[in-house]
Amino acid sequence: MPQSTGAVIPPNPTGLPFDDIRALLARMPGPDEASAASVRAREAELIKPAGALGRLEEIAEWLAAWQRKPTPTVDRPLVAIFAGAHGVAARGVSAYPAAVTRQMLDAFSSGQAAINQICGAFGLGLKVFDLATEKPTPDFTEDAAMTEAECAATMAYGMEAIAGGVDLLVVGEMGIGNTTVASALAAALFGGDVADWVGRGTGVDEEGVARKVAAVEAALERHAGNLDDPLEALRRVGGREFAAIGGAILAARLEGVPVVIDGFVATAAAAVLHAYDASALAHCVAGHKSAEAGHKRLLKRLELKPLLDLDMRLGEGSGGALAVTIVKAAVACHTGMATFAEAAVSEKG
Ligand SMILES: O=C(O)c1ccc[n+]([C@@H]2O[C@H](COP(=O)([O-])O)[C@@H](O)[C@H]2O)c1
Ligand SMILES: Cc1cc2nc[nH]c2cc1C
Repeated sequence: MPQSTGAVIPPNPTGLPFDDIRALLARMPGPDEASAASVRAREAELIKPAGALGRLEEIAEWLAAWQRKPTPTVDRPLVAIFAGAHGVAARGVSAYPAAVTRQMLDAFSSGQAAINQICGAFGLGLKVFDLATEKPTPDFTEDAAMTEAECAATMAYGMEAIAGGVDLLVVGEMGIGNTTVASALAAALFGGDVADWVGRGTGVDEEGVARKVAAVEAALERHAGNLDDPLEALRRVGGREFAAIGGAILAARLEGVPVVIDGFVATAAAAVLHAYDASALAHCVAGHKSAEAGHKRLLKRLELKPLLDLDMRLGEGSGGALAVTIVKAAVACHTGMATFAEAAVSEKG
């Protein structure tokens, strides 16, 4: 274990802002069973062997259940990229300089990034949320990343992602150093060996991995005894994009918007809600399995089965955005296929 020089930071005395978040978490609706049943009934009539569309059938049913309507749609899909800056990036935990985060925000604005191409190719909306990237959060090995007020306010800002009639939300992120933050959160929430939650991120070498492990261990030590509450873990060893993603997923649940989660980082943010309430991610699907070590473990822990596995490790919502194509295909088949009766195709003998 690395040596920590300072004392354990005491709990935040300002109790109020998280109470508002907790109140929302306490009133998360369940799925609309009638809409799900309606999809199941129609699936049974469509011209295909029963169950032959596999997960596409499950997706159509899941979408209807959480959109709370019998005929699901993917007419207004949106990719939300939440960008944060992290004090821990100064510890040599990324293969790229911290300045890349703001440079990539410019690239997103001018349509130069991978996510712009994917959104353009498949007609997905894209919104980028700059979460005060000019002011990195404190290095979490030394201090809490956020105050309670800041963390709650950032969650509230993330809720904006579903404004304007979105019917499917992809949560993605950008933030140099944030795979270290994701590993710290995962280790705080689920325990286990720190090394099992740490991977190469943007491509660090063995020494980089060792620095990441050391940073996570130092953070866990610094905040020891104060990580049992998932929201406390989020504000101490998380970061702004993690808080905003949590808020976006929660708002989506409340407003009937299903969610596609992108890679390791976005999944670690989602894990905070899951640790708070194991049913909190029922309206979410994992878009893909990232090549980042730890993502597979995290997905398993959250009982999420990724739609794609393309060895991607980019972030910026890219794997989630690609998975929307599968969801769109599920809806197209469900709504556009003929029934056995309509097409005069013989049913099972
Ligand atoms: O989410 C993932 O699966 C993922 C895996 C590797 C890298 N990333 C992206 O790369 C950045 C973080 O990597 P790093 O090495 O700076 O911690 C951040 O901008 C993420 O979007 C994302
Ligand atoms: C160039 C670059 C682009 C990214 N997009 C998401 N994370 C990223 C990290 C880097 C380094």
